[in-house]
This record gives sequence, structure tokens and C-alpha cells, in this order.
Amino acid sequence: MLSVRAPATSANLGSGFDVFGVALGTPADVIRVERAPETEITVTGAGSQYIPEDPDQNTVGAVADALDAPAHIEIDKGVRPSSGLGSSAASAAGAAVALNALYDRGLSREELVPVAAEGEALVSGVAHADNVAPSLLGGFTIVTDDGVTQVDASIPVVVCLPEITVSTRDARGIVPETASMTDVVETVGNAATLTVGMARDDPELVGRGMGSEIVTPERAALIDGFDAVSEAALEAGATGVTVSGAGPGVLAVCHADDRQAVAGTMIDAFDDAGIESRAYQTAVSDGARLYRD
Ligand SMILES: Nc1ncnc2c1ncn2[C@@H]1O[C@H](COP(=O)(O)OP(=O)(O)OP(=O)(O)O)[C@@H](O)[C@H]1O
Ligand SMILES: N[C@@H](CCO)C(=O)O
Repeated sequence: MLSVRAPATSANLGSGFDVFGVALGTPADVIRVERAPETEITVTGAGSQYIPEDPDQNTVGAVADALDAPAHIEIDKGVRPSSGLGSSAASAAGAAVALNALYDRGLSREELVPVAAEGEALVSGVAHADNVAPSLLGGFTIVTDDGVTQVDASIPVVVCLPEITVSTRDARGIVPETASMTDVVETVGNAATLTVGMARDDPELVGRGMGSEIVTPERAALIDGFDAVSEAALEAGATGVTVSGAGPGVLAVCHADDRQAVAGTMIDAFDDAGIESRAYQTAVSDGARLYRD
């Protein structure tokens, strides 16, 4: 059987709404495929009770259609849905890699980005590729209408995931239609700083470059305790904190030695707000990995 481990991702990174994304070392989905006359899907693992097995409603069904690659597809979820960690995208990216190999389609990882984004269109209404690109390519990715730019990076991060859900579709509904020139200028400066930080593997520059008054404040307001969690993480040594994707995950960038303290204090701050959470101490890492069971 062909299997793929497809990593969780964090999109936006504050200053790069719908543009920036990173692959995370943990958690990940595992997708197993074998040829079949019609696509059938089974889902197990984190939050599987909320994920439809109907191929017309599951991101991997959209990918199987796009590749004309019917298969029995087993999805073992490591990435909880509606987490801000690219759950739907991890499955779509994993299925794209697995089915491309299963049917010898010969598409490159870059060519699989729009294929996997078909799954995102299904669940969030827009084929945004800022989660599927890093899950497929690894590292830090910049998605624009002209294509994807990728750079390997290994920035240490903590992602704290509270026991609340925010659907990407809902969180897209509150994105403001306009932004002030002041906020645009600040965001462009921060996005440039963050990009240099990724290229240099510098957590100080990456953390400093995550600030933005565009989109992030509206998204943060959906996460009870966000301000306290952010403040606590910064006090424990985080170089920057923002909403992961559409939330409710909260992403902190830090130096490797500070990860444990940052994770502990974020969990405590959510706890003070009456919300249980768990934290992944991880780093920007590789993309989807194909192997044979
Ligand atoms: N294979 C799949 N894995 C996860 N969710 C799926 C899958 N197929 C369909 N869905 C649906 O997609 C929705 C979750 O996707 P959503 O984009 O809201 O969360 P996310 O991927 O964790 O967030 P984000 O994009 O902000 O990182 C749920 O409604 C879920 O039922
Ligand atoms: N850029 C998308 C990513 C969702 O993970 C959004 O923020 O809506």
C-alpha cells in the first residue's frame, strides 16, 4: 500500500494573509491509497467524527476527481479539523502526492499545488493554496497568482491549540474588505522582514515580522484568551505571536531553548481563561513524505 505523511501547516503568519505558509514537524495526517473502480474514503483519528467520508464532501475526494484517480483512501487524522493548522489541506496534499504516485501521473510537487487546492475550495469556498503549498513543498512558502516560491527553513515554533473550533469558512466571512494605508505600509515592512528571517533561519526577524493590523485583530477576537496567551508567550521568550491560519490555533516563534517555557505558559494562560489546550513544540520542517507500507 502507498502511504503519505502530510504535515500540518500554519498559514498567514500575521503579515502574509493568504500568501505565507509553513510546514510543521508535528502533527500530521497519514493517507493510504490503493486503486479501486470508485473512490471510497474512511477517516479515523483526531476529530474524525466531524469529517465526512462522502467523496463529494471530503477534500481528498476533490483531489481524486481532479487527478482522475479513483481509489480506496484511508485518512488517519493527526491534524484536528477547524484548528488553524491546515487540517483539510494536510489530507488534500497527502492525497495528491499518494494518488499522483499510485497512477503514475508524473506531476511535480509544484504542479500538485493547484490540484490539492481544489480540496480547499470544497471546504472553505476559495481555492487558497497557502496551506497545501507548504504541506507539499515543506519549509516556508509564498503563494501568489504567479506561482509558489519556497525556501527551506527550520525556525522553532510552538502552536497552542485550544479546545474550541473556528471554521475557516466563518473566519473568512469577517475579513475586512479594505485596509488603511498605514496598516498596509506596516504589514508590507513586516512581511519583508519575515521573509528575510526565513531565508536566514533567524527567529528574531521572523517573530518581528509577524505583526499586522490587517485581518489578525478580527481573527484574534474569535479566540477567547488570545491577548493573555500572546502576552504570556512573549514574556516567556517568544519573538512573535499570531493567529495560526484562520484560528483558533495560536502560533509563537521562539528560540529552540525557549520552546518548553513558551508552550507551558500558553497552556496556563488558556487555562486561566477557562479553556483547555494542548501545545505542539515543533519547528518549520519538511513537506509530505511518500513511503510504501
Ligand atoms: N480530509 C479532511 N480533513 C479535515 N477536514 C475536512 C476534510 N474533508 C473535509 N473536511 C471539512 O473541512 C472543515 C475543516 O477545514 P477548515 O479549513 O475549517 O479547518 P483547518 O483546515 O483546520 O483550518 P485552517 O485552514 O484555518 O488551517 C471541516 O468542516 C471538515 O469537516
Ligand atoms: N489564508 C487562509 C488560511 C486558512 O488556514 C485564511 O486565513 O483564511
